[in-house]
Amino acid sequence: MASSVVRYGLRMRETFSVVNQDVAQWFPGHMAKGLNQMQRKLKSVDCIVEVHDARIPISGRNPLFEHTLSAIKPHVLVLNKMDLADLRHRNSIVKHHTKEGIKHVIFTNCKRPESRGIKSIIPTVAEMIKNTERYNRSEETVYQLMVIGVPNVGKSSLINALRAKYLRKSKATQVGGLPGITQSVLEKIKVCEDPKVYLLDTPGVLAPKIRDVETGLKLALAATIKDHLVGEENIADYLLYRLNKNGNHSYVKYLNLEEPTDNIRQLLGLAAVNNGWKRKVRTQSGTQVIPDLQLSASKFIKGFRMGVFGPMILDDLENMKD
Ligand SMILES: Nc1nc2c(ncn2[C@@H]2O[C@H](COP(=O)(O)OP(=O)(O)OP(=O)(O)O)[C@@H](O)[C@H]2O)c(=O)[nH]1
Repeated sequence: MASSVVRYGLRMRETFSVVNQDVAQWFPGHMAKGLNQMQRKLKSVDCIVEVHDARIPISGRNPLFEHTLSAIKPHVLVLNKMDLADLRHRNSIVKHHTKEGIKHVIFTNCKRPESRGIKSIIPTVAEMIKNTERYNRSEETVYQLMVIGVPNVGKSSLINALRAKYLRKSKATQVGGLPGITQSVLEKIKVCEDPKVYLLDTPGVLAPKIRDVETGLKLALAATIKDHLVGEENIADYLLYRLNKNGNHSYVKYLNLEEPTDNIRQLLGLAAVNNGWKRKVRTQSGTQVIPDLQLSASKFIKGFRMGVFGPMILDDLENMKD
């Protein structure tokens, strides 16, 4: 593979040898309760809006949703954070989901309520509901949608963006950079007057069985699993692998390095030394100042989450290019 050999003459990893981790521990138990609560509310819901991080457009989806929620009701898949995703793969991603039976895929950037994706959600949903028989609620003129997704993909931000667009209202629901911010279950929020549309916000729910360690690392990198559960060095190593695989060495400048590397320990150590990131440790003879590798790892990961290394997709779509 051409991108595996960089111009510095370094050979980069072509596959990621995964850390020996028990992924079962990455699933916080309270999430099962959230899923049950959502299922109980399904009767009063006309359409499911499944929000998903556009940077993990395939593997980031919670497989449980497919069987328990989305299969039962009309369903829209919203791929959010499109501003951070490499959209050259857009058509292939849509094609993939269409094959899986998802007819409506909408890309959004919730930071821009006036953008095309946000504008198209309510008309798409209204049209779908009109064409569906509403068994339990045929007299209702009010549409009720349930917003579901794994943690931190932007469910609350989507609700706020819709409220800003249709009701000119400021924030109704709390937004946070850490997974698991939405704790109050199924809050009903009006987002549109004509047609009258209410959304049920739900807490993010991960699959209890994460498919494999690599899928877990992608979810962690996209901030859907808490960093400490996976380990910041593991997440940083996976990021380094992905960047090198794409021939993207923009991290060299960002971390103040001299050249690319494929060794995470070396990267974290050099970044800490070159940027003066230090911490004190106690030793038998007093305290000692050492390079802070954990701070290096979190700065590196934060860079990815802010989009510093450019738009990216973490799923392997090489064979799916448009
Ligand atoms: N760049 C970018 N950031 C976004 C977008 N939408 C949301 N975010 C950010 O993503 C983070 C999580 O957003 P939330 O709306 O709290 O996500 P959530 O899915 O409700 O989170 P939980 O409550 O943990 O399930 C916040 O820091 C948002 O500012 C987007 O379209 N683009």
